[in-house]
Amino acid sequence: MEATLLPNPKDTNATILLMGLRRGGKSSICKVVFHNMQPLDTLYLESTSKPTTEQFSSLIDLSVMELPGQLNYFEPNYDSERLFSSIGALVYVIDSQDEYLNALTNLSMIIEFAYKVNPKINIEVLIHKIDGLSEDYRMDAQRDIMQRTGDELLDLGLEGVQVSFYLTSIFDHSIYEAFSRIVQKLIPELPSLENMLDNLVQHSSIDKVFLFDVNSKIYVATDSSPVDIQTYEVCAEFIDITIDLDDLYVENDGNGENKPRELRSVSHLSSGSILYLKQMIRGLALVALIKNEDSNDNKSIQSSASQDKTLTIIDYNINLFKKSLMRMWEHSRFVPVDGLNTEETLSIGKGITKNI
Ligand SMILES: Nc1nc2c(ncn2[C@@H]2O[C@H](COP(=O)(O)OP(=O)(O)OP(=O)(O)O)[C@@H](O)[C@H]2O)c(=O)[nH]1
Repeated sequence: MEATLLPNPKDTNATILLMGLRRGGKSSICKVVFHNMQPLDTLYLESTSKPTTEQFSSLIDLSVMELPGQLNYFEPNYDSERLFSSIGALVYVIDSQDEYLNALTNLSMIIEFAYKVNPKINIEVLIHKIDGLSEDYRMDAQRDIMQRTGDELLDLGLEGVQVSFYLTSIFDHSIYEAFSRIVQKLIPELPSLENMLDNLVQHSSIDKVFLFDVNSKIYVATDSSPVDIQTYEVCAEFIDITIDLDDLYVENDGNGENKPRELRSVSHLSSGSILYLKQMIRGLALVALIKNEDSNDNKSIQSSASQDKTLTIIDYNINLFKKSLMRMWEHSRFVPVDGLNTEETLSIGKGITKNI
């Protein structure tokens, strides 16, 4: 029997494989993150019966491949070995509102197989649908899932495998935060990008800066200061506002044709801080929150003069950043990231790490 039923991930693409039991939320995640579907509309999604692939072109070309929970990939007619050997990340979705012991057994079996075929694979677990759980119960569920996964992997002799856990829901920004971290691990240029963003922050009175993929609102890089979810939300929403306003004021060259132009937007918040957006390359936008240096100063003329000066410096520095990004992109070629998974740890999303 020919074993070709699974899609073949393109060699040049970083592929994320989305797996999990039925009704866990895989299709909903894809629809919300990559197709801007409203979370409530996912209630009516039908169960997926065939593997599906989303192409997602950003700084790197990504494929997100969803494998329906109802199929058994370890039957001989699925060429799972070829599939697992070529993917960058395995994302396993666990429904935290449901009984999850079967999911954990399934997860361990998949990790065992995936790790054997591809020891460089990043293994990411989404403890999903946490919107229905109280704060305490979320923490308990996370602790329990991590503990049980760790125990199962130890039993299988896989103590060297690193697994990252994220608490997620499609009803808030946690799913974007998780996907951002997952995608970032697949970008070989990430350390250089972060360095460049740190440099920008240091020289431009910027509080926080994100390099966003405009369509999905995944951030492919940020500076090294911690991500505060409210800042992320404000910056992500600023992209939508900017695009909506830009659609209203599209320039017309007189022949009825729209001129392509570089998007730049600045918004002064009531706190005195400034939101700044500038279009970059390959569907990316840089969004920065600029701190208010004159917060105690009532002299608005002086304040606006100093803000103008700050913006001039920021414009200059961000143009330099964009040029560096273009150069980096011209010289880069996607190469799968070398395995990060050498420590005996379970690292939880948001930077907590637990030894097993
Ligand atoms: N409360 C809550 N419900 C969710 C969330 N994500 C998905 N759901 C719901 O979970 C149900 C199943 O979602 P699907 O996306 O179809 O699940 P799936 O994993 O693709 O299922 P299969 O196609 O059968 O493999 C839907 O009714 C979604 O609305 C979430 O974050 N919170």
